[in-house]
Order: sequence, then structure tokens, then C-alpha cells
Amino acid sequence: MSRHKLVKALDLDEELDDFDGGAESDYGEEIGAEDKEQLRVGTARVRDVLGPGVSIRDREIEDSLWHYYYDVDKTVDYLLGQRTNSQTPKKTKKQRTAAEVKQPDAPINSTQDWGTGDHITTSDTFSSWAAPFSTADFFSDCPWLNIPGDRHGDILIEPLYPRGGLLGGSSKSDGAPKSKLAALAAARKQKEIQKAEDGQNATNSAALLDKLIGKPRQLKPDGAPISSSGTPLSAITEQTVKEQPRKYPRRKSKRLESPEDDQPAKKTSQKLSCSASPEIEKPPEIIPTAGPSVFAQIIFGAPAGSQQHEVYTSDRYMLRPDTYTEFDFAGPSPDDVVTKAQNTKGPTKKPVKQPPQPPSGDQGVNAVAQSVGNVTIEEPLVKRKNLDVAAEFEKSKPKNAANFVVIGHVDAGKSTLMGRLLYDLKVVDQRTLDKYRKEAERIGKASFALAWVLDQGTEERNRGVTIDIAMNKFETKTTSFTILDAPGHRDFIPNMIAGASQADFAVLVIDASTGNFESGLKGQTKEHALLVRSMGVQRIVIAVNKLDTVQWSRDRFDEISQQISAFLTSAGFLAKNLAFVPCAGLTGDNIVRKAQDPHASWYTGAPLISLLESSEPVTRALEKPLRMTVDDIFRGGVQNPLSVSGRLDAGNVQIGDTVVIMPASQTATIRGLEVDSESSDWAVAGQNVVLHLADIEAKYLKSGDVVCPPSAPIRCVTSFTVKILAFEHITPMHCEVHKGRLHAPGRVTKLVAQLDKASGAAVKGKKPRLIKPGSVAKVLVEVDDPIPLEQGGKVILRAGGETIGAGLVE
Ligand SMILES: Nc1nc2c(ncn2[C@@H]2O[C@H](COP(=O)(O)OP(=O)(O)OP(=O)(O)O)[C@@H](O)[C@H]2O)c(=O)[nH]1
Repeated sequence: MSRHKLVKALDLDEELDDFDGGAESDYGEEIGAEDKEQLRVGTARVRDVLGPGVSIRDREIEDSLWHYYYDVDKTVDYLLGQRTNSQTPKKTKKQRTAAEVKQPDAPINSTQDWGTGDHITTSDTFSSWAAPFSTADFFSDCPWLNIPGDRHGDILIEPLYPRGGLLGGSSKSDGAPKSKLAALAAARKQKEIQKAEDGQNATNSAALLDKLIGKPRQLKPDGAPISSSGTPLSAITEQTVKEQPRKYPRRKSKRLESPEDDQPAKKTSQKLSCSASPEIEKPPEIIPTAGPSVFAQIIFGAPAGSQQHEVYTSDRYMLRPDTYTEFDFAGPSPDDVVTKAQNTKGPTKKPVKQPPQPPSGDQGVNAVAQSVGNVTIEEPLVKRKNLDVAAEFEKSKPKNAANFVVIGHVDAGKSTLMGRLLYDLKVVDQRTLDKYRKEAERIGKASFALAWVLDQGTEERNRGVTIDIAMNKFETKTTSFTILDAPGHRDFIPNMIAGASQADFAVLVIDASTGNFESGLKGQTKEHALLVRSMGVQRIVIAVNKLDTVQWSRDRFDEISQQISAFLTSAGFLAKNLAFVPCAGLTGDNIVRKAQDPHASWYTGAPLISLLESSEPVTRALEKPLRMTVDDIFRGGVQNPLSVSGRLDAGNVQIGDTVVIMPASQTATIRGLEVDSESSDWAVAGQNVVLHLADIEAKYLKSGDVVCPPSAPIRCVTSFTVKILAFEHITPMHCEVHKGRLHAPGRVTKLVAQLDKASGAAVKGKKPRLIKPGSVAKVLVEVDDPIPLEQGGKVILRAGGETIGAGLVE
């Protein structure tokens, strides 16, 4: 059996396990003549002491002598102990007393387990070395080692799984025959466990400490003393370990100095971390089994003495010295070269200069800090052209422009109607509509394909419900229209209010199908109509929709028209401002073209588009100070990082203007401007614009803010009087104040007066304690935070998810 082994961290136990009986033969071969002689003499002396009555084989005596470095007394004591214990039943671990387990510093007594699994019985005869011994006594001059038992760390940690021997063999615990040495090793293992339990860590610490301070505790095989801590770790790792003849009798007759080392088990079972065993204390040498990896060679360089990259020539590696060139890290990376070339003006063939080497260390950090500090971000200068905007507007001969809000009960067909309008006007092409049809079919909502022209949100499409205002534009010969398609569902009334606040007139869509008209009337048909009226909308076009579902029944149309007309006039609309059209958005009848269904022949009036066009031109408040209610805020690109959109309610604006945002009172510069999605130098009241802002941070902007000129900013108030049309009973109560996109918590604090509907004069008598639905009243409202409001401003009051009233600020 070859005893040549690669050793990294020696564990004699494991190694011995591998012998499996081989020790007998090896023993004779490998011990020297001197050892043989000592064994022979020692055996004779042990036999003398034991006397003829004790039957022990020579080999057992020799083994013990070896372990005790030919110390006859200890050998005798050990052998006697073994014999005694072989005759008395062994104590199991469970039978051991707590005192035995918990007192690591207790003197070694007659029942101390010595790692062999046996108990040693001391006698006076052999008490010369086995006298009661205390580790505490031994380390009395090392007070720092007196660590309380409960604070001892686990230095010896049992491996999770049984480890194999040095040559891959595993410990034999299966009861297979073992050599004596293997059995001894197993016993030592057992003792090691026991030792850990007994809290012998203090002694291990002592051994470790000695190792650290370099106390010579063992001998080299040749007898020369070595320091346990003499070799630095780096040296250890760099050492090339030669294959050592792992001779069994490698220790000469020199004794270990520590009394604990007298115990056979301890000498061989200590682990590297706390071992006092000589073979472990010697820094292990490592034989490199393979050359460094390609990566390692690139990072650390080739090993000394080897030709650089030589190792790459192995077939195992992809890289070969003749297939690559060494990269110079001092120079620029390929990316740097390309970037530099791109940034360099002039012919691209110009050799690229090496960038200056960055300074190193603190110097480099300081230089970077300095250069960062020197960076200044310059806002591009915005030049104001000082245009006469009103004159420019006149010159442009603009088309009539109108915003209309599409209102009505949920599922009345508002989006479908507008989708059809845009499709028939060729604003939406066939391809897009086909795509919508396919996608809608795929999710089982084929009938909503036209609605998808306006309902662009994923949730809107999946649910088939409009959630927020959808804006779309189209033009006829005379007018430029903006559609504000409002959600019909009662949950989204605030969004509907936001749309209504920008509208010049409204299109009220009514579902004519049986039952739906009636339910719509009780639902949002009336609420929407009232809301737009209180927002100042005077004209309303009523599209009696889905007439295809009632075979274009004229009676149905007339019935609906009469009921709606009566309601709207009672709500304050003038009869002349009401226009009715029978239609079917789904089929396109009477939308842009006349109805093709023969059942609809009774209708000789104009289609919807004509009614829209006949709305009166919007009067623009051009001469008033600029007012634009912010509808949306968004971050654009590099050129226009911050923009707001909305409709100009009054005044005009041009590039280079300084404006003030209320209520934040922050100024900003208009660096760019878009009207109906096209760049422009100016904009006037009535136009839907996007203002690109400079010199302001996004945190000062929110929906509902008002853009004003610094010379005439809008007032921000916390209390105001409003002339209100009551939708529900109103008392002094908490409510939410809506103004376009803005909504703020507030409360009705006072019912000032009940007003006459026709004249608007206060009804004489007692102050009202309650405002009934349908009544008009003047109420005082307060809000927590200031909101931008001025006379004529339109506000809606809502409470508990219901609109309780709407009106104009006095
Ligand atoms: N038969 C028939 N169905 C229609 C007509 N117009 C719309 N619909 C259907 O009515 C359903 C609702 O249409 P939408 O356009 O989404 O209704 P809406 O009023 O926009 O709905 P919300 O915005 O969510 O309140 C869809 O299934 C449409 O196909 C029509 O003229 N005839």
C-alpha cells in the first residue's frame, strides 16, 4: 500500500481508517531499528510491571508504548484501564453525570473517559502521572483563558456527513473488522466528541494561543523544533507541498509538553483550528494539481517561471496565444475609441488620440469632484417675439372652433357614436378599425370595436366602459371640433365634470332601446344634463340612439324627445338650443350620412354632423387676462422636459412669456407651445394647447392649477359664495368641491338665501335651513386649502358619491 498522500489538513483518524489492517505489515517495514529496540525494551518493562497474571499481547503493549512515547508507566496504566473496563459494563453517554459533562476543568479522576471509550482506573501504583489534574491549574497563569463554561464556543464542529478518508475511503462504522489502529482512531473520535461536550475548549484555546504566539510544541520528524505560528498564511498557500512519506512512526521519543497531550486520543484527533498535534501544526504544503485558469492568468499574470499564456495552448482552452493579442488596459477601450471618433469633427480617418490618463488616488477623486462642480447646466435662452397675438389670430382667419362634451347614461352608445363619426369622416382609417375589430373579437367584445377608437385604455377596453375623458379632434369645412367623450358610469362623474368644464356645448346620447331609456332617465341622463347646464353649457344636441333596436319607431323617438325636452327646459335650457336627431351609431345611420334603413325614411331632418356644425361660433375672451386651467402635466423629452396641457379659457400666450402658476405662485417661462398638436408661436382663448415650460419644477404643478400672467394672477380663496342649483337636499354639510380637474375637501358652512329660479332674486322670508332638490340658492362654501377661483367660475359640490349641487362663483 502506498503511503504517499497529498496532505492538506491532516486528520489522522481518517487516515487510519483507511488502513484497514494494513498497519500490521507497514509497522514492521517502516519503523527504524532504534524504535524497534525501544519497543522491545519497553515491552519487557511493561510485562515486568504488569506481572505474569495479566494476559496482554505484545502488539497491544507496543501500540501503547508508541502512543506514550515509550513511557512505561503510562502504558501500563492505559493497559490496565483497558482491561478493567473490558470487565465492567461501559457507561453510556446518558449515564454520565451532569457534573462529569459540565465541568471541563474538573480534575481527571478515575472515571474520566480517555477517548478510547474506556474508563481508566487509577491506582496509587500509577498515580505518579495520573494524579488529579486540573486544566484550570495548568492554565492558572493565563487568566484570560478562564472563560465561563456557558460562553465557550464550539471549536470542534462535527461534519454533517461522515467524511471519507484521505484516499476516499469512508469511516468504517458498520462493524466490519478493523485493524487495531483503526479501532484506536475510532475511539479517539469518540473521545473528541466527548471532549467537546465536556467543554475542553479552554484547553484547545490554549493550544491555539500557543500556536499563535509561536510556542514550540512539537518537533519536526527530524527532531528540530518548529514554531506553530512561524509560517504566515500567505506562505502556506504559496507553498508547494511535496508528497511526503507518511511514515507511521514519524515522531521520535520527544514528548509533548502539555499534560493533556499525554492522552493518546488527543494527540491525533485535534483539528487544525485548535490542534496541538505536531503533524497538524506544520503548515500544510499544497501541490498545484493544475495550472492557473485563463482568467486567473489574465488577472494575476502567468506563474513565475512559466512562459506567459503557455497554459492556454492546452486543448482544454479556447484561447491560443496565436489567436489573440494582449489587451492594453492603459489605453482606451474599443467603445472609447468609437465614441471619441464619433464625437470628433472632421475626417473619420484621423487617428484617434489617446485620452489623457486619469490621475490616480485622491488626486483623481478631487479632480472629478472639481470637474463636476464646474459643470453648469444652461437653460436655452427663450426669446420672446413680442407678437401682437390678437392681430396674428385675426390674420390667420381661423375656423370656428368648438369643444363639445358627449354625455349620457352608461352604455348609451356615446363612444360608438363618436367612433362612427370619426370613421365616417375618415379621421380613422379602415385598417385601424379592422385591427380594433379583430382585437375586440378576440376578447369577446366585437360590438365595441367602434368605441375603441376613443376608449384607448386597456382597462376601458377590457371592461367595455369609458373611465376618463377621451379627447379627439376632427374638422368640417367650417368648424374645428374637439370631442370630449365623457364616461357614463356614475363612479366616474368627476372625470365627466372635468370634460364638461371645457365644453362649449354638449351632445346628450340617449339609448332608445326598450327599458334602457327609462333606466337612463333615472340614472345619469338627467344628472349629466343638469351638470353641463350648471357648468354654463347652453346648447345641447340630443342623439336618440340605437333606434335600429326599435325598428326606427317614430313613436319611440317622439316619446323620448318629448320627455327629454320637458326635462331640459325645466333645467334651464332654452327650447331653441335643443336639437334632436334619431340615429344608430353602430350602423352609422344619420351620423354623417342620412339613414339608409327604409324604416327611418320618416326622418327628413339633418344628420348629427350638420347639427354640430350649426352651433354658434364660440365667443373668445381674447382681451381678458390669460387663464388656462391645467388639465394634465407630463414630462417630454430633452428639449421639452416639462409641459402642461389644457384649454385657454381667456387671454392669449406666446413663446417667451413669463407666466405664474397658481396656487403655487411659481413663475415659469413658456419655452414652446403647441396648438392642436402643432407647433405655434402663440395661442388664444378657446384653443387647446400644450405649454412647454422652463424655469419651474414639476413639484409646483398639479391638475386644476391655473396659468396666469404675473400681472393679473387669479385669486386663491378658502371661502366663497356660490349660486347653486341643488340636485339633492343641501344643509350645512361636508362636501367635495370640484372645479374642472381640481377637487378639494370642503363644506357648506352657510345657506345664505333661497333664490327665485326665474329672476335670481333672493326669496324674502326666513333664512333657509334646507335647500330642496331643484331649488336655486346662494350658499357659503369653505375649503381647507386655497383654490384658484374667481367670479363666474364653475363649481360642482358632491357628497357621498352624489352631485348635490352645481353653480357659479359669485
Ligand atoms: N344596436 C345598437 N347597439 C349599439 C349602438 N350604439 C352602441 N351600441 C352598443 O352599445 C354598447 C355600449 O356602447 P358604448 O359606445 O361603449 O357605450 P358608451 O355610452 O360609450 O358607454 P360608457 O362610455 O361606458 O358609458 C356596445 O355594445 C355597442 O355596440 C347602436 O346604435 N345600435
